[in-house]
Amino acid sequence: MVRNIVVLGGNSHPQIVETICNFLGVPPCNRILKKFSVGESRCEIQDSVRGKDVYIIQSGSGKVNDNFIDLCIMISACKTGSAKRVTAVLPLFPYSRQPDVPYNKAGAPLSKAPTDVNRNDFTFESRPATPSPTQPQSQGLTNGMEGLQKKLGKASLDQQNGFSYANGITPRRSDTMDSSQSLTNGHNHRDRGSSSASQTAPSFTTHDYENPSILKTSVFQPKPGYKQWVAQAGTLVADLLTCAGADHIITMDLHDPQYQGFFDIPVDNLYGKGKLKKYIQTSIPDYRNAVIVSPDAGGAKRATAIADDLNMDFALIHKERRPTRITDRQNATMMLVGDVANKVTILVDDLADTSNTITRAAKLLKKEGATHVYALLTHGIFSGDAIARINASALDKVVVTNSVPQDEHRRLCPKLEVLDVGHTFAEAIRRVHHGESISTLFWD
Ligand SMILES: O=P(O)(O)OC[C@H]1O[C@H](OP(=O)(O)OP(=O)(O)O)[C@H](O)[C@@H]1O
Repeated sequence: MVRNIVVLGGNSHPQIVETICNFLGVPPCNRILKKFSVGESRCEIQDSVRGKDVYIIQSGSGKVNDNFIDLCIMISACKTGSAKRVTAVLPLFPYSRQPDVPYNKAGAPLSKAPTDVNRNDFTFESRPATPSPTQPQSQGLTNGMEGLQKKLGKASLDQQNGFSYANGITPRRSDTMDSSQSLTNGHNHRDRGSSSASQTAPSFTTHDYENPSILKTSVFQPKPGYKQWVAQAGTLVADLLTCAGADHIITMDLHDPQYQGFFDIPVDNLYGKGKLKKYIQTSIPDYRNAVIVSPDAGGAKRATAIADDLNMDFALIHKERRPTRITDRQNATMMLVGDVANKVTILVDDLADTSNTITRAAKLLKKEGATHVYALLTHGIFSGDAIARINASALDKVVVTNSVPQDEHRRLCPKLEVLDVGHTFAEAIRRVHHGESISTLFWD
């Protein structure tokens, strides 16, 4: 049992709080954390924190903004309750991945407007939207699946009504699937015999550049003479935590490790790669002949680190997030550098949010001859239709950590496997509390 320590859990991830408390041998701090009817947070710390080393666990998942404000209020409550030191433990750090281009209402990048002449020739790849307040995240998985089914259904109707694809290609008969089947049981069944409307959706139909109904609505209309300004919330979020009274931050696999520089307090950025490496070594047969693939240039350093450690081959996908003219190559905005023919491939990335990146990468890898595609990620956020998209994709297995709650995702996605990082955080807390080095946790 660790003495003089208080573990205070937010509402975002009760399971990881329990794991941490069990590991440290301390009960979770009693508190009330609710909402007044107006929507404001109500926080009461019911155990004394005077002179204690307090660790507040809150992940950047679910209702991210509510959870973040709750975290700030808990930090402040402990600080004003005379805690000796307050450490915010954020298994997934919110707002550390901010787009550098404006997004439209539906979540697609708005970096450039198409010309009037060929407006219908353009599309954007990040669809569907990352959920907004009216479009819940994890709690809204069923909604997400319904949403995807609606889109697939509409695509089929458009085709029946004679709407042709922007690239002039109509999906081949062999590329069709029964979307309702694949989305409800999680497998990509094909039914060539039936003539139902849902059949006309393309196989691995996960991307909107293949969906005419979405192409029609993805057009950005800028205000003349005005260049959009995108709020960069990173510094503000860092300042809010430190103003609330945080003395120390513990997190894992920040999207951009340089984000640590936004803080003037210590930030311990743990690595999830140890868990991912262990999974490769123990669960992927003949892994030495497999190829590690980074689905974009931003993640190349992360993926090569694993490939180098395990002495494996490496390939890179160049991902283009800017609007792109649709050509006859379906993967015109993704390009593979490296050889994956007849190989098992392992996509490595820090996170999947809409899952567009990994599902598109998987489709490209299978097209280039890969026999199996695994995706190994630290943070499985899976907002909106992400789970339905994975179920309908060419991915064979998706492995994530439980830096955000995964029970509901696992129930809906038979391809999903979850690795525990609760013990890693608990060990980091134990070491920070005793003033020991935590560098071994960075490299295991
Ligand atoms: O599941 P999705 O919604 O597709 O998002 C996941 C992708 O987004 C992030 O990269 P980003 O596109 O921000 O590019 P970067 O790595 O260059 O920063 C992340 O590293 C993934 O590659």
